[in-house]
Amino acid sequence: MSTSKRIVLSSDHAAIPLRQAIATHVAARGWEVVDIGPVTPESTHYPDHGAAAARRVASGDCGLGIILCGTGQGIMMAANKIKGIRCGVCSDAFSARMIRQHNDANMLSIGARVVGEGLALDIVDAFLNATFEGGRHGTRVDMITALEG
Ligand SMILES: O=C[C@H](O)[C@H](O)[C@H](O)COP(=O)(O)O
Repeated sequence: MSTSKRIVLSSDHAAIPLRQAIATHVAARGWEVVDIGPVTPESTHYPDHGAAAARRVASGDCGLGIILCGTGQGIMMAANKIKGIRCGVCSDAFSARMIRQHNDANMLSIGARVVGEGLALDIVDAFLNATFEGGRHGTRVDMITALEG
């Protein structure tokens, strides 16, 4: 399977059951899931998990990534520190679609203490089913990349 159809999943302790539900859901849709944990519920640190997942995407090992923490915010901030990563937090399907269509996001972040499983799976589907539109949006994404230095 090509790396573009491989997706990395990670979370902190606040989102393990939802991450596992997303893993099952995504695998059923034909994606090769690379779930890098954690598996046990001890308190952990979201920057480690966000960066680890982001490095899988930035290196090209995985085409996309989905990360989760309590709000989705902290782990998103960590992931976006890795060069080449464009990650947005989404609590609705419209935003999840748009971060791919307009922003060419390569990672999605979800807050497990914010959205329930049903909505989270809709958000995931919207993200995975959308494609980048390019054109004027490409110009703007290139401008984001230029800010990385
Ligand atoms: O942005 C941070 C995340 O929401 C974390 O999941 C959260 O801060 C963890 O909180 P706690 O250690 O109280 O479970």
